Amino acid sequence: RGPPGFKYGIVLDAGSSHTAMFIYKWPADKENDTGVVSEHSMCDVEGPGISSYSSNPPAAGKSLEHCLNQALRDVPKEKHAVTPLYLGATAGMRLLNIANLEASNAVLSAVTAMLKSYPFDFRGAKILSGEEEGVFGWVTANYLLENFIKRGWLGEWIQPKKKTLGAMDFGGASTQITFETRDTIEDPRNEVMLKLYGQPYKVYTHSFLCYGRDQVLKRLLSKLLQQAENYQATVPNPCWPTGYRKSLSLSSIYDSPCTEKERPSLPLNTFVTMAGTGNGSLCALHVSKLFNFTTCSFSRCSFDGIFQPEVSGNFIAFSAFFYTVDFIQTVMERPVHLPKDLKDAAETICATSWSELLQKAPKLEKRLSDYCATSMFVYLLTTRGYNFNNHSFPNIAFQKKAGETSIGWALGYMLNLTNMIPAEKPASHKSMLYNYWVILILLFVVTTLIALVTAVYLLRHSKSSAI
Ligand SMILES: Nc1ccn([C@@H]2O[C@H](COP(=O)(O)OP(=O)(O)O)[C@@H](O)[C@H]2O)c(=O)n1
Ligand SMILES: [Ca+2]
Repeated sequence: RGPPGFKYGIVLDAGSSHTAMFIYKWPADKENDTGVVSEHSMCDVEGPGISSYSSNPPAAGKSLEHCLNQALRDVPKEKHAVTPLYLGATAGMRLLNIANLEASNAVLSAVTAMLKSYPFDFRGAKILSGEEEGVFGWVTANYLLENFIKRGWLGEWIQPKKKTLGAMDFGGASTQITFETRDTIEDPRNEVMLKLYGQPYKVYTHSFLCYGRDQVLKRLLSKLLQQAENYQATVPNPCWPTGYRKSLSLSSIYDSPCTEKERPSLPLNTFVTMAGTGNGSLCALHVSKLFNFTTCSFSRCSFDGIFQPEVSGNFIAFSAFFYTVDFIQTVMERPVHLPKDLKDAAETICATSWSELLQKAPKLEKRLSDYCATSMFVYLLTTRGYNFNNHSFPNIAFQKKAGETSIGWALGYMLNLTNMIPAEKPASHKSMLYNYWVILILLFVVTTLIALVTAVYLLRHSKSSAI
């Protein structure tokens, strides 16, 4: 028999804005270790997220073909049949499920049919709950950083004294915050008790639907339109840079359950023109209207009446949190340490004209006009929403990867469904044996050394006494 080799697993992350396929790999003989699963390869699906195919579901299935064909090449042929394949859809499909249940089922059936036609071990396509999305992101980050359990150098299991890392995910249609806490979780809907490797964890999690980047932008446009009296005239947008103007159809703003209650009584094929005025403080005012900071029936809340204990420990902020802060750091060349840095950077972006922004980052044209609003939103969400302050804000690492592996819910989802994270501490028979061998060898070496030293000493002693 040859060496045990590798095992593989595939997860399709069907996000609201796009689908990504991740292929994971791990040594077959180390299933229950931590940090051993890594990203073997990935693939970005061309086109929008699967929820955008509501009027043509088969096309959602078709869109996955290119990446699935890549998976056929990336996973060794003899492993295809034993490679689990999952598809998890997030807030885009959660919204479609609310807006049009039939369309959402049709899209899920179409992707299921496509995935079934491949030789992998297909184990289902489903919509994750916001809670699952938050918790699996937290599991991924802490698994990769080996915060749950670790093998010592003798092969024994060590429960690290390290604290776990909180996780913040900013998607296109929802945003999640998840962290371990010792405080009472006043709303049971936000509490998840986990037992991983024999260790219990009390985790707080909440997913805010309609607080993902793209839905926030739609909600903001809707708020600005509410202000405007006349749709025929150009509507000012303080969150867009000066020199930027665009004509928008009402349908592009009001096609979502996140804005439908604010829908004006005009036909959805009406077009309005908006022009940027690049006014940071006015933009902040409008963005802050997207949150409800006043009502709370618990001892404390983040916003919208949602309970949240005080944030504690270090955090990792990935997906659009990372993209936003990365833009501030690399394009605007500004550091982000304190909340004030983020606020100042957002204001600077808002005050930068369209031509100047284009000059700085021509490749990012598609999203360039939205960084002012997005940065302002991230500032308000983290400070007034989640209540990070000067002391706790620097504990947030804005990062999209740990080593070579992307941070997101996908890995944690697969680890859970393949039972790779046991509830109990794994038995360490093999490693104990290994342990004893090391001790025995050490004893042998030490005894030999002592014997040698004594022999040399005695020899010298007898020589010197002979003279
Ligand atoms: N380079 C990039 C890539 C994605 N993004 C945004 O990141 C978000 C990713 O959301 P997603 O597709 O995972 O959506 P969810 O289903 O997780 O809510 C979208 O708003 C993208 O536009 C970005 O800001 N910069
Ligand atoms: Ca996502």
